[in-house]
Amino acid sequence: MDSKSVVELLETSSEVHFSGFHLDGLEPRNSEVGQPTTSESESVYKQPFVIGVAGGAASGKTSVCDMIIEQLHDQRVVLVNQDSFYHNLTEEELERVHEYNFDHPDAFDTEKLLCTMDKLKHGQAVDIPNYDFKSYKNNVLPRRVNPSDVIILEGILLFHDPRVRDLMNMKIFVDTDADVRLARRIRRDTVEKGRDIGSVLDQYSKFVKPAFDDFILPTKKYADIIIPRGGDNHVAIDLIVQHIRTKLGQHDLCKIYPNLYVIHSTFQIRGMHTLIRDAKTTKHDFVFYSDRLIRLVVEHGLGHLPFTEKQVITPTGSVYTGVDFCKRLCGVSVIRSGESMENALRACCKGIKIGKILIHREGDNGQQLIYEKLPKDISERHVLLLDPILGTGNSAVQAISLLIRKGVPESNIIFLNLISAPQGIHVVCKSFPRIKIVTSEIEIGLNDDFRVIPGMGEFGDRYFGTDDDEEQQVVAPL
Ligand SMILES: Nc1nc2c(ncn2[C@@H]2O[C@H](COP(=O)(O)OP(=O)(O)OP(=O)(O)O)[C@@H](O)[C@H]2O)c(=O)[nH]1
Ligand SMILES: O=P(O)(O)OC[C@H]1O[C@H](OP(=O)(O)OP(=O)(O)O)[C@H](O)[C@@H]1O
Ligand SMILES: O=c1cc[nH]c(=O)[nH]1
Repeated sequence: MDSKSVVELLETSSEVHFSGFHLDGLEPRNSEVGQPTTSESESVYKQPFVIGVAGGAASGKTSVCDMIIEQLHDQRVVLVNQDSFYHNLTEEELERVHEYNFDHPDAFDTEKLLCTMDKLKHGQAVDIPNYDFKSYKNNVLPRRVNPSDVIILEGILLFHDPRVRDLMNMKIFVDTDADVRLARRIRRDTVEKGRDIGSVLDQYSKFVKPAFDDFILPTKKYADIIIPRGGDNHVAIDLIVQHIRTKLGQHDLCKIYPNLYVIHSTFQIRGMHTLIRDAKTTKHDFVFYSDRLIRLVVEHGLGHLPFTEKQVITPTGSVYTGVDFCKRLCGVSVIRSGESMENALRACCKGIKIGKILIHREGDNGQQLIYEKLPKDISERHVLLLDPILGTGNSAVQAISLLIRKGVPESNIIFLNLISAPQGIHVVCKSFPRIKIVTSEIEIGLNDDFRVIPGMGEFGDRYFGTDDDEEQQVVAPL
């Protein structure tokens, strides 16, 4: 499958709008993806990843946001400040502005913030008020903000209202010592805003410090991540950006395709992936860790089979209400790499029938099916299709088409694999929207040779020991 045909498949889609979706080397059809029309965007716009950054005034929230934005330069990121949602001051309040508490939750128009966020989350462009700190009014021209992949919400009291907290996929609290915050505030307000130090200290002791203690600090417990020293903490920022990137990759595709399942990642799983991706890993270790990961994928896949309720009597004489495994199953492996998954399936499902499909690759663009051996009654079974790599999606489409020709209902097929390239996912999910895909990691894309990147090289060669490198390793010492 070349890149053009992937684009064609996407473009002919009437169900899913790929606005802003970044395919490797493929531009979205509409170059003005930032401004979809309201009607098309409302129902199908992919949900942005929302990051909340809270913390005391002058704690360094702005630097944290700037650094995240800088590192996510290849994503569409928009920053929304809680400051933009300060209430306009009335004439009466203006007259006694020094008594106005800008650090109290009531100083903000939270309803307006919620409404703005709701629109952005549904793919609509919004006008964000520009609050003027001199006139204490949002009477300056508003800022037009287009829907984005990532929205960063920044402000002192963002974690105060549970409805605002609920908007966030990730909550960061910038935790900077009070003396550092005060020093920064004095410098900023005297140098940048021309205030005298007396009034800055007055405002600090009267409003800023009490509000921090009463309203801001108590929201620290809602944070997923607490960053000490704010923008100076480069390690924390790097880790956060790494996490956001992982989330963005998976979150997008899984939201578009509800039948795509990525097994829950843990450091254990990441560790195994690190080993099998490493070009220096020996064949023995490659097989060992691939087998462990395959077993996890198989177990997860079995969890998607239908079940019937079943009651049993336990040795204590009590009733346990559980479920009965789905009975009519079979595995189908795509030769040869798919055969590496057969043992895991046999270990989980005693005596399971396993069929085979061989797809011969002719050049890089065409593939030809040359062999199949499948159970005769396959159309009455749930099929676990086994192939560790989903690249362009060519092999998978051929294998699935064959199963469907044999009478297997699309919804009875679960495709199990170790790694999937986004291109292959698009092709398979668009061609067969009812099949389920279970994978352990989604990749960045494909290279010019249609190999998965970062990938793990030629899986079959590494697993079965037929790669040149292994031969050289054996031959060299002789
Ligand atoms: N004096 C005065 N202070 C205001 C006004 N509006 C907001 N503030 C102050 O602005 C602060 C909120 O902004 P900060 O969180 O410090 O702004 P920031 O620049 O994003 O902070 P960091 O990036 O963390 O340094 C509150 O402590 C308010 O007291 C105003 O009209 N007058
Ligand atoms: O999505 P695609 O672009 O079609 O690529 C995926 C196919 O490539 C691999 O097999 P390969 O042709 O390397 O053969 P092998 O299993 O015999 O090593 C893999 O096992 C898939 O069958
Ligand atoms: O990257 C790839 C693509 C197809 N098959 C593999 O084994 N690896």
